[in-house]
Amino acid sequence: MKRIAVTGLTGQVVSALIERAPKGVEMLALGRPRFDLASRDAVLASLRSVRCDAIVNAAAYTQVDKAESEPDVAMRINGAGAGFVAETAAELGVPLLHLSTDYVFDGTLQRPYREEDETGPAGAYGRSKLEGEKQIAARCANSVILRTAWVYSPFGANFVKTMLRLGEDRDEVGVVADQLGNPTNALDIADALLAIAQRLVGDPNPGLRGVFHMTGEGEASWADMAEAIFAAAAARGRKPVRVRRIATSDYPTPARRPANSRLDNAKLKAHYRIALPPWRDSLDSCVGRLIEAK
Ligand SMILES: NC(=O)C1=CN([C@@H]2O[C@H](COP(=O)(O)OP(=O)(O)OC[C@H]3O[C@@H](n4cnc5c(N)ncnc54)[C@H](OP(=O)(O)O)[C@@H]3O)[C@@H](O)[C@H]2O)C=CC1
Ligand SMILES: Cc1cn([C@H]2C[C@H](O)[C@@H](COP(=O)(O)OP(=O)(O)O[C@H]3O[C@@H](C)C(=O)[C@@H](O)[C@H]3O)O2)c(=O)[nH]c1=O
Ligand SMILES: [Mg+2]
Repeated sequence: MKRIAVTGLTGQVVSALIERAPKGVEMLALGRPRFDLASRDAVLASLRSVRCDAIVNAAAYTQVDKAESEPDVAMRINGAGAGFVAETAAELGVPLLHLSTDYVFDGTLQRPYREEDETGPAGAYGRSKLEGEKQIAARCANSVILRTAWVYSPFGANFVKTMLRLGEDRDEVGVVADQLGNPTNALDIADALLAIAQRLVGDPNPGLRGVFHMTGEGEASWADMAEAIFAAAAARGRKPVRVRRIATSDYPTPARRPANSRLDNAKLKAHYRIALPPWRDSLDSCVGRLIEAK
């Protein structure tokens, strides 16, 4: 595997892939204005013009609340746009790795979600991502859809950076304690994507294709995650910040979010022998890096 084409320029997963690509693997990032998921012509033309061994579709409309007021834009990029990428991957005959989300589920199940569990997005972002999954499955058999969740990293915008910023001028931050999920470091996602791409290029086994859940090991509420962020920051000399554990109803947002976002990663382990590190370890190293960079 010599070259991977990845969609997006500054996103968390794109940036992590660029950082983690080993010597000898070129990571070619495609982004706006030239590559725009909103334009079928642009997607086809850019992807056709690069010679690559695999494609990672890491670009998406990811603003969960904003999507509620422009659902058609989200649908166009995450639904139709993903379909254009899949169509081109099939034409070029290269494997496609696509990222999806825990927000395709409604969150009412009382255990971690498995791949075959019924979907039922609670909001416009989740609906658009579910449409993307359908487009990918219909247009490119040589593909994997990796549902991940609660992604943070040293790059882009994410919950860890938000908490560290809020903690700079507050002693206490209120954070919802009744939404459960799996915090996932984009750098761990990148390592796994590289291994998965390598496997797909060399192994036609249909068992390696389809939908897989892929998140950091272990579960947390957003409040648990915030507490871990502030503990990691305090261990590096930042002033202590308390987390006030609040209910979802105390933190009104335009989008409804699943109460249970936990994903079961057993299928990925069984078929690929891949497991992401425990969330607390990866979170601690990310906080360390963000603080040391200052
Ligand atoms: N963030 C999260 O918590 C989670 C994310 N995911 C999924 O993982 C994937 C990666 O997410 P993440 O890295 O966090 O995303 P980011 O929000 O960090 O980055 C989004 C990327 O998409 C690009 N993009 C947006 N619109 C377009 C468009 N019309 N044409 C081309 N590129 C576009 C952005 O481009 P530009 O660089 O130009 O700004 C950016 O590079 C996405 O599919 C997302 O749905 C799944 C679960 C959780
Ligand atoms: C900033 C803040 C957020 N919250 C809550 C709101 C929300 O329920 C939760 C997380 O806030 P965020 O805005 O980071 O969450 P959100 O943007 O919904 O994160 C989601 O992004 C998309 C792209 C995904 O695919 C999901 O997996 C998930 O990571 O924390 C607080 O309780 N207090 C706060 O001060
Ligand atoms: Mg957000």
